[in-house]
Amino acid sequence: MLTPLDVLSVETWILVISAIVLFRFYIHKKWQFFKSRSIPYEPPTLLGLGSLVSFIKNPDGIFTRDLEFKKKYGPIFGIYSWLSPVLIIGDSEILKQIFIKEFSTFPDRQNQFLKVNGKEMNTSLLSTTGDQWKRIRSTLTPTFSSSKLKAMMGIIEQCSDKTVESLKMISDTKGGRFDAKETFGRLSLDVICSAAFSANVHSQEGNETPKIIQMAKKAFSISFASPVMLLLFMFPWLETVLSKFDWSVFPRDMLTYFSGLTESLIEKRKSSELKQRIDLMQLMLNVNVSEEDVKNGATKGMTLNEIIGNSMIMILAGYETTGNAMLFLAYNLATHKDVQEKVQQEIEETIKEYGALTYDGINNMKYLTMCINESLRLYTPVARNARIADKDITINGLNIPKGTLIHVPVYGMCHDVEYWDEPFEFKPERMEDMNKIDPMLYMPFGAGPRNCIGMRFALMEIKMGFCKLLQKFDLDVCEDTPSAPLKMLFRNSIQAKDDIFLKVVPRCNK
Ligand code: HEM
Repeated sequence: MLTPLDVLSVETWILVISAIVLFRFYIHKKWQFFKSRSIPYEPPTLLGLGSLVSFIKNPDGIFTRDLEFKKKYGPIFGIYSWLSPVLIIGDSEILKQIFIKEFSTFPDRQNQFLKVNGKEMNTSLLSTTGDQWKRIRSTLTPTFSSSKLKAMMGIIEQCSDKTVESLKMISDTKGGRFDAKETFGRLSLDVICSAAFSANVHSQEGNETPKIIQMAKKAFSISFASPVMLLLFMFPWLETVLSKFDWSVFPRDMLTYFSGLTESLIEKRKSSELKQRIDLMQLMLNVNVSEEDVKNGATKGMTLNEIIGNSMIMILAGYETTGNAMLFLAYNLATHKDVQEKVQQEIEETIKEYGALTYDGINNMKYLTMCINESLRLYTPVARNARIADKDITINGLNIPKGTLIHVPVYGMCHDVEYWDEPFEFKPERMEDMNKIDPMLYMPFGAGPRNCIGMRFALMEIKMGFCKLLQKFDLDVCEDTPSAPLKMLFRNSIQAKDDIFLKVVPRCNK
């Protein structure tokens, strides 16, 4: 019979056992982070690789897990992503410090997955940190000022008119039943491309799904459940290695398509009369600086690669989140007819008061705003937000060392019965007085200086879209519309699991 000593020598066995003991000791030490700070935590296990495996295996579990954890551990607790601690904070006072007062200590969202988005998108606002982020953010911020948004109103109105036209055709020929995910996705892409880049991408034309929509969908279908993702979560340094080969979590054909599209938009712009347009693309081109200028410390302006990367992120961020927000609002209104009627009444009163759908009129629509806010709470487009500590800090007695990753359970906080009565019900009335809503417990667009740069653009687009739609149609459910609450998927945004078909009924038929 074979004995252990026949396989390896005594010295080798001593070495192997010592290595295992040392490794176990190292892990044990790493997993003392929360215990040593008396912070409750989900006990990590070796084969669960901390708490990572359950997340990778079932990302959709995030919707229930954050609520269960809060019940078990309270608003501040920890989990381990393999050896790295992730501090989950749902405490309003501490979040206020992190997002606003101590922003200089928490300027970035995370330190992982920043360099594996393809060489162009690695330079986008979502991925950049430090001085590069500051320079790009301050360059892009003026694009979303009130005067610029006002100037974009007409374009957004035209795109919304196209949606109404295509719904009218569906109503005339197909009984009004339409795929709401597809319709609002096409609208949001048309709006962002037309308003920000003066580009007609034909996303609302034809029955076939246009290539641009197919490609945009690819960007949001990436799954966390892959071996490479697991390795990246476990060994963050791998990112630097993979980025050397320009490896990306996004499909290569999607990156090539969008970088080609933005490059061609830039080329067209350089040689055409569109130079007069004051849109996002022109603002970026007006402040185009060289790599050399950046190396020499330029504090404003963007390089050509940054212009391409940020154009891509605006198109993608504008498409998915806003399209989904409109889809869920349409669903909520179709399933709450009394609320829908009140919105329609408000639209009529606004048009009477302002003479048309003006920027000020739309912004002053209180009830529609309440419905949007409530819909964003119920189907929170970004389920978790994050910040990372840039230096050691203690907030309200909570010691947070440099490098600690903080996660904010945005979806969990929006569905916590401690803060919301019947949290899974659609009740716009609870959003009547936003001064009574804690902005840290309800942050669909994030908070502080690094919040969503496109927030006001998105809200204007949703309002205009629904004003146009509800002027002409009632929204209704069809036989196969799923019942509430909708089942959700957690990818790199939240998405409805099932197709959502709704029905438009022309209002003149009433
Ligand atoms: C309903 C629609 C939208 C929702 C719910 C949403 C939500 C968010 C959230 C939660 C963040 C993170 C903020 C933080 O860390 O505090 C974010 C960031 C961002 N969003 Fe949006 N967003 C929407 C629409 C848009 C649109 C239309 C655009 C582009 C025109 C856009 C562009 C961005 C960009 C570039 C960032 C990164 C900002 C930075 O790091 O400086 N978003 N968004």
